[in-house]
Amino acid sequence: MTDLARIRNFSIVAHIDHGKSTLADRLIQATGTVADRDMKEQILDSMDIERERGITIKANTVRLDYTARDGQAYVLNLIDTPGHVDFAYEVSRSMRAVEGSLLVVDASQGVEAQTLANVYQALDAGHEIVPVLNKIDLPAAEPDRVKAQIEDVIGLDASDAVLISAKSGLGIPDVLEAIVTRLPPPKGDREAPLKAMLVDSWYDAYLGVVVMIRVMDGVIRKGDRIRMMQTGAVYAVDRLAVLRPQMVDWPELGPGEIGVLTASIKQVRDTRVGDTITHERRPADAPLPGFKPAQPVVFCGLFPVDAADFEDLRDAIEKLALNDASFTFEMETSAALGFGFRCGFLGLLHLEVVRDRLEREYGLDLITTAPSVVYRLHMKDGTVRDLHNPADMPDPTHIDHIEEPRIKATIMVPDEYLGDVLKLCQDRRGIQLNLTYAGSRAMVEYDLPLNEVVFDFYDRLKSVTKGYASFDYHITGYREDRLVKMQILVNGEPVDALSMMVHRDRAETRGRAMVEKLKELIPRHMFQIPIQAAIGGKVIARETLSALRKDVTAKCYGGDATRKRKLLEKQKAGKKRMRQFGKVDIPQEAFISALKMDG
Ligand SMILES: Nc1nc2c(ncn2[C@@H]2O[C@H](COP(=O)(O)OP(=O)(O)OP(=O)(O)O)[C@@H](O)[C@H]2O)c(=O)[nH]1
Repeated sequence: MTDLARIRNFSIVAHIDHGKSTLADRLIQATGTVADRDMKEQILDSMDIERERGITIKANTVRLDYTARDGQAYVLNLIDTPGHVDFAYEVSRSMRAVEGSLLVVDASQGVEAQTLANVYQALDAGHEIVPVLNKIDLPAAEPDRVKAQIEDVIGLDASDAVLISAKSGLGIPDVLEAIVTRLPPPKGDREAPLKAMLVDSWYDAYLGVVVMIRVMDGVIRKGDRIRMMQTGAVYAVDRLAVLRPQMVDWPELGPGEIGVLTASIKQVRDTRVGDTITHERRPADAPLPGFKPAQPVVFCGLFPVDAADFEDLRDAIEKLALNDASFTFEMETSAALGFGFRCGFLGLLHLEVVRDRLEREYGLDLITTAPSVVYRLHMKDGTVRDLHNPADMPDPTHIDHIEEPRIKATIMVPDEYLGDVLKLCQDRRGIQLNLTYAGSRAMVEYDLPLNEVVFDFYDRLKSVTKGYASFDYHITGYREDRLVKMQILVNGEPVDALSMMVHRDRAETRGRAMVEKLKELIPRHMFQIPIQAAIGGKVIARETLSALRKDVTAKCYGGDATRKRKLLEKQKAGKKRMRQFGKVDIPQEAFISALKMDG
């Protein structure tokens, strides 16, 4: 049994790359939670993809034992949270499970857009916040300037900020002390009926569904029969454990404690994040205030390059979904691509991560169709429909008007790049809402259509600002605009997977850019191929790909048979990643590349 006054639960909030994972590593090490010989970098980022991309996707947790300078032993529960905009929802739910946050700011960079977004979430959750200035080992570190910035921009007292270098370990003991002395202990009643929050759940190949909980009131033990208050499902707790960061069996978890349980739950979908867990016998009268479920905002089709792989794709998607309840899918058929799935994601990064995992972990070759946001169609008969896929667009004569989702974007950028950022936002149909300065950094807020952002806005922003801009957004609502469906015809055949919704005034420019791109991406065939963009029946742009006989063995004169065979095999492998549309082979990259808008 752990005394409430000796528990501290906290998360670390930071802009991406400001050193959150490195700090977590140091805290784990300094408290001796993981033996030095077992320590590896970014120990909490367990998924391969997380390691490779250096981003934290799933929230992770670790329980640390710490003997403070007052001689008392404390239990510190750290919940690591993702830093990227797409995963803001994961940040918000793990915030509700803890009482305080370390706000990590890179002392050489200062406050960034996600610093702001994340710290506001922490403040919303009622957290006590300890500012930590990291990377003070860097010559470019300016702790005083960054302290002033935290006070100006966030309105948080930073005079007692802890100065550290997570890399060298400097200041880590002060962080541990600050957690104990400056963050509040949790509250809760051990005698009350059990109330535990379902913070997260994931699928483990050996253990099945693992559920992470934060106990608010009461005590949970192995063998207890528990009820999920929202779904009503009843389970017996098979195993109760804490994370260090691997699972260590634990006899009981009382108020303020964080741990995991397994209970023969079949699918992650059976566990609803935000649900309240109570005892079947002596239930709590009311659940904890629930969270809103994550809503997918970006949709795209995923099709196997080789139609014979459809069942493998279904299998892989179902397995992946076991572990990621925020990703949705349903079967889709396309005239050109055959059977596949229409999938919903929290954002573009989420889409890329899922697609990468399908390709890498399950060895599938996939075609990803143009990502689309959800449009709202107001029909002439007064009904309203959601359009997830431009291919499903009904006859426009039945539509009264179309609304699209809008976002409020916050961008922070050194002022020398401000002009380029404003131009980019303007080009994407943005409306400037606000422009302020914090030192030599500008903070600009824009109202933008989400569909102009989902594709490559972030890439463009990074490139026009040489990586110095930071960006965050949230959806504000729907607004009417003049939107039309643009189709692409290759050799006279419409390619559904390339159709997209565009603003009427931009259709010509987009259509022109698309057909020019496609002309470069589609290899020449033995006949001429017209590539057209059209709205309704009207062609608005056209290119023609001239005919060519492509003989890869032509350059192998002489009788080197092995070389000839190698080339033919190479060509065959190249073919695998193409898809036939009528008589035309379209390479897989075309579906993504054609949609990227340059400048
Ligand atoms: N010089 C210096 N570099 C640091 C320090 N702390 C972290 N870094 C480096 O900064 C980079 C980002 O650190 P991470 O800990 O991965 O950052 P993060 O905030 O966890 O990033 P995400 O998990 O992607 O959100 C890494 O290359 C670290 O080695 C520090 O104190 N000094």
